[in-house]
Order: sequence, then structure tokens, then C-alpha cells
Amino acid sequence: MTQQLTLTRPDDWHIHLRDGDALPRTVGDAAAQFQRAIVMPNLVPPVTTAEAAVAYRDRILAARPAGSTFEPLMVLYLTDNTTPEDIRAAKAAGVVACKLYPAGATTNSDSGVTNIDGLYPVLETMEKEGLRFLLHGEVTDSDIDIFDRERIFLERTFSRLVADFPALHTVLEHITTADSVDFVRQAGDRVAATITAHHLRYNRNHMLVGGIRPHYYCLPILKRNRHQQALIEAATSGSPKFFLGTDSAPHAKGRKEASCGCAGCYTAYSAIELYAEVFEDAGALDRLEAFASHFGPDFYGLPRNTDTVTLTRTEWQLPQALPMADTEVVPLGAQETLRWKLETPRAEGAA
Ligand SMILES: NC(=O)N[C@@H](CC(=O)O)C(=O)O
Ligand SMILES: [Zn+2]
Ligand SMILES: [Zn+2]
Repeated sequence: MTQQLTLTRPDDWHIHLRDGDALPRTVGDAAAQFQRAIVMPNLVPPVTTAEAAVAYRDRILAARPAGSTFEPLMVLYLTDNTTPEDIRAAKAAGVVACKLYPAGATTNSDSGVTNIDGLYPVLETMEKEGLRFLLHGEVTDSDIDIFDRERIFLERTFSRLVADFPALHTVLEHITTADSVDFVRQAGDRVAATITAHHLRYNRNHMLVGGIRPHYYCLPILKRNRHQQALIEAATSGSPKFFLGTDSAPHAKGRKEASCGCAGCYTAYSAIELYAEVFEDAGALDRLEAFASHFGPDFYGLPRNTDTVTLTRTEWQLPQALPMADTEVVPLGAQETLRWKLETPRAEGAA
């Protein structure tokens, strides 16, 4: 049995670091695991301009642990008012991607896009400037069942965008269904998807059987087992179209354990260990490195990292909560025993 696993240092191609007092927690955890991260722009207010992206980047850099070389890669939040000039300014400021949130689809998406057709000049500019196009792929129509929202998005919106912008590098974020796996597989090589650890590890039974477990609640929502199996198959297949994006999305404990709990799972604390178990259980530990460390930078046209991390087969228990600002965040899988451990300095949690 493999006892140690050394990988090119991974990157996270979809993370929420939040802002302000939360940054020491979120940036510390991300930097302990990853060299780079695609930082989601759904702050309040959202990151809609080059200046806001640069200022946010500076706050993240200032929150890094001493000696850390962690590199945040910035993303612009698209609205109905984004202009081609905004895109050119973002590119000049070092922003690498733009994110489409259909208005109302998820946490802090109120300023998101209501009219995709109106966005076409912006998408053309992104295509020209070489910015990546990232999507939260769910429709928001109240008559569409929450478990069908990703599949209907493929039919109504995503298929059209991919056909109309063949040269745009497009990432369907945090996919949750066999339908998305099939769609991305058959699309051209400019279309890829990120897959989270929670959608690989769990299905909706984990969230709903024996009691409602708010810490498994995220968007797009966990689906049935058949879809989980399709995601595992895609992630471990060796296809460069599927790569690591944790969608680590912290919410204070009390805002998840509530009558109307927030959507989002906090996975940054133990991300690579959570993924490693999935790959090992699928008999594909040898494919973890490409998924976690090669396919992402290749798709973004960035160099692969040159240093490595080492995971050791060691049982350890995830803390029940972690301090974050003046509150606590519950890591996904709190109090579960993991069997791989990254050798890294890690900020301790509350026991
Ligand atoms: N995934 C989530 O459930 N929540 C994310 C937003 C998102 O990525 O959709 C958040 O910002 O909390
Ligand atoms: Zn999302
Ligand atoms: Zn997200």
C-alpha cells in the first residue's frame, strides 16, 4: 500500500476567500495547500472593476502567512452593466477570468446577469483578450426544480454560449451532474469543468437522510448517487477537461445552522486530503496529480508549479470548528477521520 504521495504543488481553480477579518483564516488555509487560486469575486459589493480586483488582490496578499508565496488569481464579476472597456482594463490589471452568475443563482449573485444577450459584446472582448469565462451553471426560474437547474442551464444557455464563442476558454464551474460531464466531454477542447471535493464525496442522501445536515448544503445542490459516480469517473479519468476547484465557501457556523441556512461548504482546510481519498477509493491515486496540479494551469495557459507537496498515510481527525474572524466556520467533514495528511504548517482549530 502506498504510504507517501508526492505531487507537484496543486492549485485551486475556484475558491471563495471572502474579505476583511476572514482573510487570515481563508488565505492561511488556502496557502497551506495551494500555490495559486482563482479567487471568486462575489463579495458584497462584488468585484466588478479592475480597481476593485487590484485592491482585493492587495488585501489577500497582505493576509498571507509570513513567508508564503501564495498567488491569488483575480476574477471580474460580470453584471448587466459590464462594458468591453471594463474587460480591457481588467486584462491590463492582471485579471485572468470573468465570472457569470445568473442573477439570483447563488450566494451574493444579486448583481449577476439577467440578460445574456446583452453580454455578447463583453464576451467577444474576453475572447479577443484571452480572458477565461467562468460560469455558475444554473437557471433560476422558479418553476424549475432545484435538482434540474444545472441540466436545464446546459440546454437553454450553455450550449448556445459555447456554440457562439468557440474560441473563448470556458469553464463550467463546480459541476454536479452526469449531464454536465457528458456535455463537457463532447464539447471542444476550449471547454472544461471544475469538480469539488464535496460533490465527489457526497450525494443528496448524505445531506437529507436521518436529518437535514446544513453543512452539506451548497449550490449547485448535491445530486443523486448516479451523478456522484459520473463525477468520480470524470475526475479520475485522466481527461484534461476536468480539474480541481474546491469551491471552498465559508459561512459562519450560525449562518449555516439556521432556519434559512447559507449555501457553501468550507473545504480549504483539508482539500487535497479530501480529494486523495476519493481518488484512492476509485483506484486512481496515480491520476490525482494531473487533476490537482497539471490540467488547471494547462487550461489557463500558465506554467505548472515546480515545487512539490507530500501526503502521508496518517489518520487524523478534522476539527469540529475553526476560528474565523470573530466567529467560527465548520469544515466540511468536521470530526471525520481522514487517512491522508499533507505535511504543511496548518492553523489549528477548536477541538
Ligand atoms: N457554492 C456555494 O454554495 N456557495 C458559494 C457561491 C457559489 O460558488 O455558487 C458562496 O459564495 O458561498
Ligand atoms: Zn457557484
Ligand atoms: Zn463558488
